[in-house]
Amino acid sequence: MDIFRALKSYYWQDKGLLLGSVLGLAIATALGLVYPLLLKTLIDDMIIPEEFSGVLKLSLVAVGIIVVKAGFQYVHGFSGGRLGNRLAYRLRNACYEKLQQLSFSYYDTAKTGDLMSRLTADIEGIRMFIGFGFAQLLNTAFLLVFGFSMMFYIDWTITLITIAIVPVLAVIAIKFEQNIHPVFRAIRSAVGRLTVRVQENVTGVRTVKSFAREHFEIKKFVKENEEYRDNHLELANVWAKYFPVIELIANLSLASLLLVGGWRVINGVLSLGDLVALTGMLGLIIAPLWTLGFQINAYTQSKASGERLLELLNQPISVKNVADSLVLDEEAVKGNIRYDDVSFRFSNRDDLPSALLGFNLDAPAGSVIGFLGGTGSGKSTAVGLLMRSYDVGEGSLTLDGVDVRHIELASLRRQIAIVFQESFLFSTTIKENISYGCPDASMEEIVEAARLAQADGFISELPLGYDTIVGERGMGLSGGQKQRIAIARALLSKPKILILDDATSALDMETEHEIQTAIRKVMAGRSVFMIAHRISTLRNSDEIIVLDRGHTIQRGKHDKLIKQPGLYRETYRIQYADRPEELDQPPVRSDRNSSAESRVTG
Ligand SMILES: Nc1ncnc2c1ncn2[C@@H]1O[C@H](COP(=O)(O)OP(=O)(O)OP(=O)(O)O)[C@@H](O)[C@H]1O
Repeated sequence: MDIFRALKSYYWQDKGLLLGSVLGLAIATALGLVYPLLLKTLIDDMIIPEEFSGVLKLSLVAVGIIVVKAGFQYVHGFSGGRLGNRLAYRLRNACYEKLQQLSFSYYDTAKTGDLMSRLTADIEGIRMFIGFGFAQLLNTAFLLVFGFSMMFYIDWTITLITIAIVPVLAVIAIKFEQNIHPVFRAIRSAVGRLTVRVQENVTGVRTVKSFAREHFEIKKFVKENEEYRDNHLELANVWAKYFPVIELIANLSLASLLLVGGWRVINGVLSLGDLVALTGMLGLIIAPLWTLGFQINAYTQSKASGERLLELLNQPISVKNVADSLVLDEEAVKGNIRYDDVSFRFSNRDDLPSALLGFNLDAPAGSVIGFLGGTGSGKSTAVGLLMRSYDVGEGSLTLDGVDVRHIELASLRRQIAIVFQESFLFSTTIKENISYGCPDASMEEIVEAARLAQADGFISELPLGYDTIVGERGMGLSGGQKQRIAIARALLSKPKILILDDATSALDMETEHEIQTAIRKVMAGRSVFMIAHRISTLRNSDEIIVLDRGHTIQRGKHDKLIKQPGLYRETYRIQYADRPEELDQPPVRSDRNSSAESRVTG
């Protein structure tokens, strides 16, 4: 019940509906118990003494009860339906909101398919139980109390004999619940894994096909599917074991009633009408007991779903606003960035050394900072810390002298635009993709941004131009086209700081050069952080930082670095093999003699 208590805030505001659902069903059930009493009256007071004058009145009472019962059943259905749907609506919104708040670190390990199944199947499980299952479970309890009280009133001896089944059934029901809960939990996780498998396969279909790994993928899927099937077989086993036992015990009590009741009628201790009424009532009590297994099922299933939802909802947020965090005044932000002895290690990778070590940088507003280094050398980590993808471990990182951890997240990120190497596009129009960060931008502004990003040309050639809907994640566009749309999106927001994380890698040199020129114009007086593997992209930077395994191994301007032995000069030598003139000047020894001289970036 702890799970449902923890979820209380999502349904308790509709306690009126919860009450309507529970009471509606309870009253309808109580009215159902009146039928056997009417039958008793018919037999004992009308048929046996041959007093037929009251039959019409009795039928009218029966009709009246049917109508009122139908009314209460409607109240149960209406309230339960509304309650369940409102709860599901709130839970879906809360989970989605939580997904927006969770930090980058959560998504480093989260699986999309698993999250999808939490937001769909798990919420559905809770909806059904809180809306209907809970009332039905309570109803079974009501039925036991009302039903046995009435039976007790008619003949307490018989009732005591038949009531003996209840504790036996309760013990079996509890055992059943204990056995079936882990199976349901396994089923929920198996559904999550299956969804992940399908989602990853569809997302990575090009890679799968290009490596002709369809059979391998099918094999992987079949394995997950087998697990899912086995979980269901296990479920069927548990069911098969318990269901007949529950039914047998329930029927034994009916048989004992017939035996003892029949004996008492023959001996004239009990009237025939009473026996019929008792049999009818026991039948009404036993019916939901037969479905007790289903009800417990719904309960355990939704408990497992609730656990999964709470796990998501209670997930700690690693990067969040501190109390009294500073909301930046956008007009006043200058864009001076300073890293002081910053070190950072990914918390989910304790096996790895720090991704960044003792990193220092003083970038006054308007500077263009270039980053070069082999894969995994810490370039993305260094720039990511600026927008608080993760919070710095040691040292400090300030924007205009304020530690970024003290700046309100949203207002910090509004100053920064980042373009990743993998440009993500939403499956909507190109126009909406470009204006994603500035939904109020005019069409002129959108076209201007696209022009600066050298994207206007190819967009205009598309039959629907800016209204072209791009496929999921930009399918249907080339890598370079996607990058240009992503650059346009970043430029449109006129950020104080622009981060290009290998964002022009898919462009030809000429297009890249034109974009660079445009960026310099647009970003005049604002800072640009540029990660690249091409010297041509970096050479005009105010400062170039060369990283190797988290350490800064070289720094300076192009003209200086080109003369030092080291990774930068080596990279230049390879990329400009046909133009060695700049290298002809005698090398200047750097104070950190690079061991990475022979290591070349990708
Ligand atoms: N989200 C993450 N979780 C755990 N470790 C990570 C994560 N991102 C990067 N790393 C690790 O941190 C180190 C630095 O990675 P980073 O992405 O900063 O390198 P990079 O220089 O940008 O590489 P590339 O040029 O390949 O993009 C690497 O060892 C990498 O494996």
